[in-house]
Parts: sequence; C-alpha cells; structure tokens
Amino acid sequence: MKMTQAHIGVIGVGTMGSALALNFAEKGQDVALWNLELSAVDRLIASAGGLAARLQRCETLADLVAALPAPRAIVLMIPAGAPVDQTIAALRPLLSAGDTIIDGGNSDFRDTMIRTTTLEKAGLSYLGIGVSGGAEGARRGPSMMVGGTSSSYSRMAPILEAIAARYDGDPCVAHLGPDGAGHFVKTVHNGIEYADMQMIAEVYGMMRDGEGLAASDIAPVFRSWNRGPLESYLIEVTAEVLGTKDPQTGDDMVDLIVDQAGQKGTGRWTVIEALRMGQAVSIIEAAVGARVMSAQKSTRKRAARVLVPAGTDTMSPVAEHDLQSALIVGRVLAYAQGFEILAAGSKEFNWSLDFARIAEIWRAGCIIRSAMLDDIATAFRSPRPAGHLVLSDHFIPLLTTHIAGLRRVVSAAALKGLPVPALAAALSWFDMIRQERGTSDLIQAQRDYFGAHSFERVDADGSHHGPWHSG
Ligand SMILES: NC(=O)C1=CN([C@@H]2O[C@H](COP(=O)(O)OP(=O)(O)OC[C@H]3O[C@@H](n4cnc5c(N)ncnc54)[C@H](OP(=O)(O)O)[C@@H]3O)[C@@H](O)[C@H]2O)C=CC1
Ligand SMILES: O=C(CO)[C@H](O)[C@H](O)COP(=O)(O)O
Repeated sequence: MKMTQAHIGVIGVGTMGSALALNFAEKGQDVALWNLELSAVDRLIASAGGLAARLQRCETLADLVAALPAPRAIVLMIPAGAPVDQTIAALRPLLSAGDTIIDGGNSDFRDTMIRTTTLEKAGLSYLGIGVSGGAEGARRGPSMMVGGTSSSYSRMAPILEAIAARYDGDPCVAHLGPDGAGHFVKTVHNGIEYADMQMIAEVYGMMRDGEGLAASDIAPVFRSWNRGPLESYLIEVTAEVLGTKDPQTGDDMVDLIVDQAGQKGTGRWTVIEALRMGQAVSIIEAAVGARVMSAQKSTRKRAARVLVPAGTDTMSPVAEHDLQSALIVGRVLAYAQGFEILAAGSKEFNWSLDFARIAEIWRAGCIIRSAMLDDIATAFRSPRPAGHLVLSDHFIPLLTTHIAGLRRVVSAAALKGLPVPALAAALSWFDMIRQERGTSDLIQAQRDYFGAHSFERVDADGSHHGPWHSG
C-alpha cells in the first residue's frame, strides 16, 4: 500500500494507544499506526468515523517510519519492560538522527534514564512521558508528565499541549526534567492513586460490612461527597461503579466482582524508590500491601474460618460525616507522602522538580485529579514551614477540622474487626509527625545495648554509650 505522509506515528493501538491516536487525529494530525496484531489497527480505523481519514495502517515498522517525514515523532503505547526495549531495537536501524521516540507507557524511570542516554548518544531524541487519565483521558485530554531534553520537549510541546487536558485553559502537560523525571513523577502519581483507591475501598468496607449497607445505598453517599472537599475523579468513579447493576442478574455489579486486585508495578516501584531514598510512605505502602493480601484469597478463606475476631463491637454505628472526614485527612496525607517522595527524587537525581507545576498538571485529565490539587499548587507557591505540605496554612485548618473523624473511624474499625490499613497508617503518620518527643529514645538505647551504636544525649553534645553492661 502506498503511504501518504503522516505527522506522527503510534505503535501499539491497545486501550491507550488507540485513544491517543484518535486524540491526535482530532487535533489535525495524520497518524501512522502499527500494532503487533494488525487487526487491531483495522478495528480502530473501522470504528473511527470521520477521523478514519487521518489514520494510516502500516503493515510493518519500516512502513510506519516511511510514512513519516524526518524528523519523525513516534509514540510507543505498549507494556513496560522488554516490549519497549524490543521495539526500540527494531526501530533504531530505520530511524535518522533527530527523530524522536516517545515512550508513553508506564515505564520504570530507571529504564527511561538508560534508554535516554543510549539513544541521545546515537543522535536520536527520547522522551519518557507519564500519561494519566485512562482511556477516556487519552481520548479527550490526558495529563502528561514529560522527561527528556529541553530541545526534544520543545519540538513536541505544541502537539502535546494540543492533546492535553485543560484546567481553566492551562494545558495539563509539563516538561518536568531530564530523562526519567516524567516517568518518576507518573510512578509516584500512581502510588498516590493506589493510596486514594485503597482508602476509598476501606470506607466502602466500613459501610458494607460495618453498617450492612448495599452498594446501591452507598453510591449516593459517594455522589454527595463529590460535591464537597472530596470532589475528585476517583470519588465520582466510585459512585458510578457502586450504582451500577449487572445487566444479567440485576444485582449490584460490584458484588459480583472477585475481591482480588491486580497491579502492574507502579505502586510497588513507588514504595521501593521511597524506601531506597529513606522516605516513610506508610499509606502508599499499606495500599500496595492490601493489593498483595487481596490476591491471597485461599489463605483468607481459611483464616476467616479459624481466626476469631475477639472483642468486636458490631453495634455502634459510624457517622457518615466521620467517614468523609477520614477520607479528607487520608487524601491530604497521601498527597503529602507522594510529594515527599518527589522531593527526595528531585534531590537524589538533581532534577529541580517544580512541585507546584506538578500539582497544576494533575488538576485535570489524570486519575488523581481532585479539587484539593489547586490548593496544593497554591501551598507549594507559598511559604511552608519545614517545607512540608501538612504544615502549610491551607492544610493545617483542614486537618484540624477533620482529624477527629479519622480517629473515630480507625477506632471503630478496630473494634468492629474491619481492616483499614491505609487509613490507620494515615492516622499513625499524623500522630507521629505531631509528636515532639517520640519513642525512638528507646530504639537508640536498644541499638546501643546490643551493638554499641551510640546515641546523643538531650543534655550534652557528642555521642555517648549507656551504662548497660557495667553491672
Ligand atoms: N490502561 C490504562 O489506564 C493506562 C495504561 N498506561 C500504560 O500504557 C501502556 C499501554 O497500556 P494499555 O493500552 O492499557 O495496554 P493494552 O494491553 O490495551 O495494549 C497494549 C498494546 O501493546 C502491544 N504490545 C504488547 N506486547 C508488545 C510487544 N512485545 N511489542 C510491541 N507491542 C506490544 C499490544 O499489541 P497486541 O494488540 O498485538 O497485543 C497492544 O497494542 C502500558 O505501559 C500501560 O501501563 C498508562 C496510563 C493509563
Ligand atoms: O497508569 C494508570 C492509571 O494512572 C494505569 O491504569 C495503571 O495500569 C494503573 O496501575 P495498576 O494497573 O497497577 O493498578
């Protein structure tokens, strides 16, 4: 087939690639398409309506490259890891100096750092872009977190801005730093996403298992919360999901779904990177751990029969406004933990990440978009004692108002025998950060006792040992 010239190439027309291709086409771009299984391209073109004229089916990678005038821009929307390396290896001999490969998948930012160095040395440009918003976002306007050289970004900025979500006219895309910076920020975005989803699930569990409410009764509660400080995409999605019936049985759809959550890596990577950099991200860690435990269905089935929930209180109801407060505090703290990882990464990799801008490009298009992000952006543009989000003027009053609700929810969950690992982690984090004198004096004493690690004294300078072994 004779190829006409296209503006941009897309490799991988699965959920995200096909939606992005249509978004490009809608913004006036002719898109050359290639997919491992070519029938997926045919299906996309057949369903593209008026946009089909802007979509070109390419039989081979060589055809795709030939359809693009140099300097080319080719977007990969394929699974992270080996598929990206294999596709880059296949593309490289076909490309010319100055061409740009864009990895829009959820790649490990460390892989992106290596790929950028290798390809830039070979005269190619490479951008690692974290794309958020799911299929709908990719189609109508995603939030995009870009890593790469400034010159590579400048070339792509007009088209990226054209397809991005907009918040009050501001495109939700930014060049965040070199090589892996964009994928690092996307990974942490997903860590926050895990935490928010887990806390929402815990609150749903409190209503379902603690109060005996049906999903269809819980849906309106989330719908009403979406009109307050919790306004966000994930609360909106939750209300929609809980209100949906199974067309076959007429039952609440969520009740028919196996309670085992999948995960592709970004949540776990967030925790691994945080721990590597000495950061405490207890809420995100609890959320990843909860997905791991959700997969252990057969163990849970057995344990449910033999482990007794002694001392439980099934009578005392939990107030709806306390559940709302718990989510408000939990969300603030999950964002705060995420931004702490970003700050650590920025320092570790010398990226000078602009935290206010990151909050701004998360205000629309992405999965963790919420009303709170505008305030977070403002907080990052204002003085923050100790540099921490929870100590900013905006968040202190919010936390002060709602912390009692979180406290009551976590206590009630403990008494009812209901698991709330992420909310409990949020509460413990809050109580630790506000404890001027903690209990690590004892940890230091123990370390010195068994390992002569020494400690500092409150009443003298220098390092000291205890009198432990003197008697
Ligand atoms: N779904 C989502 O909400 C989001 C996903 N992402 C990321 O975007 C990327 C794509 O995800 P998504 O569209 O959901 O995934 P899909 O599974 O829907 O599509 C994957 C695409 O990659 C192709 N592919 C699979 N293996 C290879 C390979 N070895 N070489 C070349 N192509 C291959 C598939 O081709 P074939 O049709 O032949 O199998 C398909 O076109 C992933 O990195 C994902 O993590 C990012 C943000 C949101
Ligand atoms: O990036 C995303 C949303 O922002 C993807 O939906 C991603 O797949 C979510 O992660 P996981 O599959 O591990 O839940």
